[in-house]
Amino acid sequence: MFVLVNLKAYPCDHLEVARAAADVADDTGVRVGVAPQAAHLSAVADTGVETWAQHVSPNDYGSHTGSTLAEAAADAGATGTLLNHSENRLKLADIDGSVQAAERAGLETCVCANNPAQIGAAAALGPDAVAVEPPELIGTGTPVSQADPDVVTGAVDAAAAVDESVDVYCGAGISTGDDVTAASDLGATGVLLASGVAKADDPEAALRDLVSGAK
Ligand SMILES: O=C(CO)COP(=O)(O)O
Repeated sequence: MFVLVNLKAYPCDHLEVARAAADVADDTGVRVGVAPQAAHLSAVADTGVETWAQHVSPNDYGSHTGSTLAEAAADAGATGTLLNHSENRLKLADIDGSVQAAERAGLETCVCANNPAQIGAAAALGPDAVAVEPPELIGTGTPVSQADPDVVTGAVDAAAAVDESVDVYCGAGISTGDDVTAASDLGATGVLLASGVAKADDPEAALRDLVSGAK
């Protein structure tokens, strides 16, 4: 299982989380990634943890003020990027463009989506992974694997029907090792989470609990 921690714009200590995630991954052999703010990519990557961007633009080099260029994210040490997160939805053409931009820059891609139908559409764009996250469960602490297991199995089936090589992650409310085990039992090969680590009093303890459920 891949445990990917999205720090969003939470006021957490990104370096504390990054160092903890690097240690937990080293100690356990479980794949753990951290997706910080774009301005923190380089500092997070310097800790040695697998580092993901939260978004990259569909643009190539050029006159695109305010864009997050895929090449710049890769130069800063990112090895992957989320796209189309529920809090940063994109037009279909821009998701496609961002997947291509990320691939051009050598970044792994994970396209987020609300439900199995959108997961099928996202998988058709050829990312490395898709992540199903019901928006109504995000930040609630109620795990999608418990509250809405059908959305996870539906996403696994929808992605497989389009392209069996696309990994399927799930997210929303994931915060414990039991949640990670449940996600794995439903067919997900990774989890995407935020508040369970970013808002934890002890992020390292939260991460150790999470990876204890990884298979
Ligand atoms: O949006 C999410 C991860 O990208 C999920 O957020 P929570 O883990 O806070 O529910």
